[in-house]
Amino acid sequence: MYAFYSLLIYIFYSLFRRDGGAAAAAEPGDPAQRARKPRGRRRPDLPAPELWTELTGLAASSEPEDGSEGAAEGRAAAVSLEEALLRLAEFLSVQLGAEESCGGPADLGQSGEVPSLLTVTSQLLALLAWLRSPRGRQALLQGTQPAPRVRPPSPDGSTSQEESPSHFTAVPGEPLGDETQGQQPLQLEEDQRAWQRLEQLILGQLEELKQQLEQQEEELGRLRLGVGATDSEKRVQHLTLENEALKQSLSLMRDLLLHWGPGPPIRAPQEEAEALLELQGRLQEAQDTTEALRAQLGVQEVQLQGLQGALQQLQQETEQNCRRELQQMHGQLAGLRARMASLRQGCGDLRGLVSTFTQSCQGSLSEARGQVSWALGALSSGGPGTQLPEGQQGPPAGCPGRLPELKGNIRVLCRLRPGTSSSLVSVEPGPGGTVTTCYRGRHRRFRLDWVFPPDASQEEVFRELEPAVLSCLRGYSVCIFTYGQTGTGKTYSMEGPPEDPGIVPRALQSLFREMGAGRQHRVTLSMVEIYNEAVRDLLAPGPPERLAVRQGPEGQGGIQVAGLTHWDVPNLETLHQMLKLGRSNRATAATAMNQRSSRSHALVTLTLRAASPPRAPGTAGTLHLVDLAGSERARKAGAAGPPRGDPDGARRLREAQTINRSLLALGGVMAALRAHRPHVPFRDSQLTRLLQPALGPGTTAVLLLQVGAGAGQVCACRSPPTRARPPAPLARRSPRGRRISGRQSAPSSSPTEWVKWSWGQPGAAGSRAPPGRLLPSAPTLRSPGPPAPLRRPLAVLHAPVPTTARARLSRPQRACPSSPGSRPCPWGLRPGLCWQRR
Ligand SMILES: Nc1ncnc2c1ncn2[C@@H]1O[C@H](COP(=O)(O)OP(=O)(O)OP(=O)(O)O)[C@@H](O)[C@H]1O
Repeated sequence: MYAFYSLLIYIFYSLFRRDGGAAAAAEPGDPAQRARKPRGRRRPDLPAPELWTELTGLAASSEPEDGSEGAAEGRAAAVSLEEALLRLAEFLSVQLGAEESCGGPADLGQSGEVPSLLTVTSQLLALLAWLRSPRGRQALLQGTQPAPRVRPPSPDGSTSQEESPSHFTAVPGEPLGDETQGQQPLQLEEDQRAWQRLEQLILGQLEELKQQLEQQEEELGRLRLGVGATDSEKRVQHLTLENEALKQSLSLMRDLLLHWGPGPPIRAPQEEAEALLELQGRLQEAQDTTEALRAQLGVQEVQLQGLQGALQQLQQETEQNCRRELQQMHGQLAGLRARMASLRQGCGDLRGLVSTFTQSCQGSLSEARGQVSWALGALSSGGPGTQLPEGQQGPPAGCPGRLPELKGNIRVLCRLRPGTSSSLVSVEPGPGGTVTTCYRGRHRRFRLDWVFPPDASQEEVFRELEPAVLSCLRGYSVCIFTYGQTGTGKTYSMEGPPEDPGIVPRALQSLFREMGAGRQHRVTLSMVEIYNEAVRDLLAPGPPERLAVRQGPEGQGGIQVAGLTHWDVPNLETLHQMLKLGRSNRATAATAMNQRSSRSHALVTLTLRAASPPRAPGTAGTLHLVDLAGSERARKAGAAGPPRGDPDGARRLREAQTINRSLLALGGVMAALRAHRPHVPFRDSQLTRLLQPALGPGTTAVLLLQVGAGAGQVCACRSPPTRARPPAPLARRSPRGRRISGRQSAPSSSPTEWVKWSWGQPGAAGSRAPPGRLLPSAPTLRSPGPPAPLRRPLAVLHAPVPTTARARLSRPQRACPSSPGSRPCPWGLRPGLCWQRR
């Protein structure tokens, strides 16, 4: 723009002074030529040199010959005119050359010059129109200074306009000198032709510029469409520049109009007014576009603010989520650390237990060695009356002390029920006897601590157990329990009929006899049953309730049964009365295998606490007498496949499953004890949990295996086994029995196999009920009437009489439809339940 303005101003200045062209022509090769040479991009057809030549020629032709002042001014003006024309040529060539060479959209900075080109074009057109006008030609020919300020007024007040006519003689109608009158037409004609050529050149160039401007307009429109909303700011900037250019052009036009003095010609003002109107229209259009773009920009700014708000909200949510997850992770980490600390503590406890267990084993081992040496010394001395040195005193008379322990902590005895067929089971009775079984055609022989033949009496059985029973008086813990299939005589061996009492009555009698009249021990009795994995107190004063079995506090040892009553027993008679009462409360029922089948495990616990602690390891001995429920197959027990809707059959089935499960758990415990595994699964059943104190270290367990054989369970193989199969199952059940383990040659069998073997034994029910025949589920009573109420035990113990017993006995009798002959139920139980409790 500067070039254009400089050009215009100086063109007018030069033309009207008529001195710049001559000076410029005097130095044609200088700065313009030098400046034009390096412009390689200048188009060859650019009319700038020609225009220069024409302009300089025109100026030279009209330059006055005389006037040193004018020459000086011409030299000074020639430089400015040359620079102006050069900048104009460069401007046009650069703009046009760049657009042509690139062929693509120019950047916005360059496109911002397009309005300047248009302005240049319009102004050049206006200049040409003025030059072609008579006034312009007259001004050119006369060389009149258009603006008084170009030449300041003279000191006498005359204007330059008054003086100017004397400088030029080209005003038509004025008289000329003689010498110049002949040359004036020729000069005018030459000037006219030069101007015509100049006009043609300029018009051609302007036409070309017009076309290029139109192309730029199209390109600009395309760019405006292509830029889109995202470049709105740039477009606004572009339009602002365009507006500024138009404003400058407009102000320049106004200045020119004012500058060109009085009374513009009729035609030029109209054109200028049209151009002005056009420019104003374009300006208005640009302003409208600017406003529209600003409105659009405002909308976009609003959208941008919304997006920024959403982004900020999203960032906040993400931050909150991260913090929440971080807190959760911290919580989990803290939990893991706490768990790790707990595990470390548990690991430390386990290490302590292992250490304690090791020390205990070592102590037991040393104690066993001492007892072995004592026993050997006693045997070699020739009798119990031999006096031993102090500190090696043996057990008192009738108390064999640790002899049972020497025989093994877990001893397995076997008793065959009468009626056992020799064709089914072969037996080698006596100590270290064997029992050969046949199950599904497979023979197995088991070697046991003692095998009682079918004709063995109750006295013989108890005689073998008596040392273990009496060791309780020295503070040892002894557990005697019977195991076997239902109906094989477990209850018979434990309880026995009154005329031939079993182990329990004999043990109690032996204990009380041993204690003597002095009663140096305090006897405490408790009795529980485990029915369907529910522990119930058989001697509870109130109604039997399910008791909770839990681990006792550390240091107080063992298992604790919450709410279990412990009765002090003053004498044997009271003890028998209480046992009778407890047995009467035990759950029994009739099955296909046993008319009076025990449906629960009964545990009788006697605690013998010495008044003055002897030299025994413990201060209190414990005797556990356990009558296990019989293992049975549901099918054989009549519990499998009960008719639909038969509650008794379903109950039998559930009882059988629970019994078998608990017996299986007992087998697992025994196997773990035998294998000295670090973990013994005492918690697998309530039975093993209750027996845990009786099976732990330092205890003696005696297992009386009851075996029966009936005709209903015929073994396919009747011939005796040619090769003795090792008695694995039972041998496994005597894990710490030295005698048994020393002779064990049977392949190992799992506890499950042991139970299977027991199931496969010939049952005793065949003698009372045909095999496979389901007995009616009518309730059967073990005793003909209600048990006699306790006479004295509670009164002797200064304890309240159990209300349950009295309440049970005083219940009104109701008719029991299941009873034979619809007799009234003697216990007042509701129909269908009178069989469950006696
Ligand atoms: N050695 C034996 N001498 C005489 N009779 C016996 C002998 N063993 C068992 N009996 C008789 O066998 C029947 C069943 O005995 P018992 O009730 O003791 O079996 P059980 O194994 O306790 O059965 P359950 O597990 O179902 O309670 C009883 O009538 C009992 O008198």
